[in-house]
Amino acid sequence: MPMTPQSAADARPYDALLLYSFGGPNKPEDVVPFLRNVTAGKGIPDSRLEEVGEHYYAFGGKSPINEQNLALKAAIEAELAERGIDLPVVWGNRNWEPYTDDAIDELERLGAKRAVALVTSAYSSYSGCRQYREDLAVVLDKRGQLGPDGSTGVQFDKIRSYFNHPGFVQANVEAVLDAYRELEAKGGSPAHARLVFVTHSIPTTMEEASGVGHATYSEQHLDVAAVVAEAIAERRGHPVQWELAYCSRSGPPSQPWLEPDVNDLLEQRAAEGLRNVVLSPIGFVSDHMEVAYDLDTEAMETAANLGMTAVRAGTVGTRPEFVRGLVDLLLERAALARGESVEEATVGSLPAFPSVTPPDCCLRRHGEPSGIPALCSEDMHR
Ligand SMILES: CC1=C(CCC(=O)O)c2cc3nc(cc4[nH]c(cc5[nH]c(cc1n2)c(C)c5CCC(=O)O)c(CCC(=O)O)c4C)C(CCC(=O)O)=C3C
Ligand SMILES: [Fe+2]
Repeated sequence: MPMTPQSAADARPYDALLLYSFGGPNKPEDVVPFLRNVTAGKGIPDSRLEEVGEHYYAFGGKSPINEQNLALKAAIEAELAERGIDLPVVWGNRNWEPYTDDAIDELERLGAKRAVALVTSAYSSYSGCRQYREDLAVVLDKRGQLGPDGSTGVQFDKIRSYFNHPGFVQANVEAVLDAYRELEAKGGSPAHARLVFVTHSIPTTMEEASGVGHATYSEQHLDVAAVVAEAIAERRGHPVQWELAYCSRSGPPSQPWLEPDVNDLLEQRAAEGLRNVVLSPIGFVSDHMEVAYDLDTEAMETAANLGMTAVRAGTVGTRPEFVRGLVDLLLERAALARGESVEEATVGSLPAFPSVTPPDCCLRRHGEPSGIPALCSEDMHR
C-alpha cells in the first residue's frame, strides 16, 4: 500500500479512532472497584480475587496498563501525523476510567459520526473480541443510541483481529531477537534455549467457541508462534525448539482451562534437563499486570528456583513495526468500509480474520448466546 501524503484522506469514512482497552487501577483504592468491574457475573472465586488484588498491591495498587495505552495512543498519533492523516484518537476502557461511556462522550464532543475501534487484544476469543463488542453495545443501549434502525449516536466499526498481521508478528520477532541477545549477555546458551511462547489461558469452553468461522484462540497462537520461531531460527542461524504455554488461569479448579501452565511446563522441562529459556509473551500487547506479575514475578522465579537461565522477551508495546502495522490496518479497514477491494496482509497459514463477524462468532461458550447484542457483527445493521 503506498504511504504517500496523497493517501491522507484515506481514513474516510472514519472521523475518529477509538483505542479500546481493558483498563486497570491507578492507585490502591481503585483495586477492589476495578476487580468488581472485571468480574461482575463471571463466577470468579473470592479467593482468586484476593490473590489478584495482592498482585496489584505488590505494585503499589497501580497497573502499568494505563500509561502503556497512553504511550500507544501517542505513538499512533505520531504515525498518523507522519503520514498526514488527520484523525483524532480517543482512548477508552471496558473496566476502568476513561470508561467506554467517557470515550463516547469524547467522540461526540469531537463531532465524530463514524469511529473505528482498535481493540488492544490481538487474538480472537470471547475475551479478546466479542466482549469488547458487547460492551460497546451495552453502553450505547444505556445511552439510548442502539437500535436496528440506526441511531443518533456514533457508529462503530472494528479493525480485525491482528495477531497474524505482519506488523504485530515482526515486532514480536524483533523483541525475541533482543531477548536472545540478553540471554547470551547473561551467560546463557541461546542455541540450546527453548523458546516458550506464553499467552493468557482461557476456559476450554471459551476456546471451543472461539473457533466459529475461523481458527480457535489456541490455533491462532500456534500459527503466530511457528512463524516467529522460524524467523528466529533463520535470523540466528541455529535451529529453534519452541512450544506454547499459558498463564493467568482463574475460575474454579473444576473448570478446565487451556494448559500447560507456564510454571508447570518449566518444571517439567527442567526435570528433563533444559537449562535455557526465552519466554515470549505473544498473547499480550503490552507489559501490563499479567506480564509484570504472572511472568516477570512468578514464572521468572520458577525458572530461577529450577536453576534455569531465563529471559522474558518484551511485548510489542510501541515498537515501530507494530505501530506502523496498526495504522496500515486502520487504512485497510477504511478502504473496506468505502467498498474498495484491498489486500489484507497476513503472515502464517491463516487468512485475515473478518472485521464484520458472523453473528455467533466468539461466544463465551457454544450455544450460549449472552443475550447481549454485539457490535460489528453481520446481524447488527449499524
Ligand atoms: C484472553 C485474555 C486476555 C488477553 C488479551 C488482552 O490482552 O486483552 C486478557 C487480558 C487482561 N486481563 C486483565 C485482567 C484480568 N483478567 C481477569 C480475568 C480473565 N481474563 C480472561 C482472559 C483474558 N484476559 C479470562 C477468560 C478471565 C476470567 C474471567 C472471564 O471469563 O472474563 C481478571 C479477574 C481476576 C482473574 O481471574 O485473574 C483480571 C483482573 C488485564 C489487565 C491487566 C492490568 O491491569 O494490567 C488484561 C489486559
Ligand atoms: Fe484477563
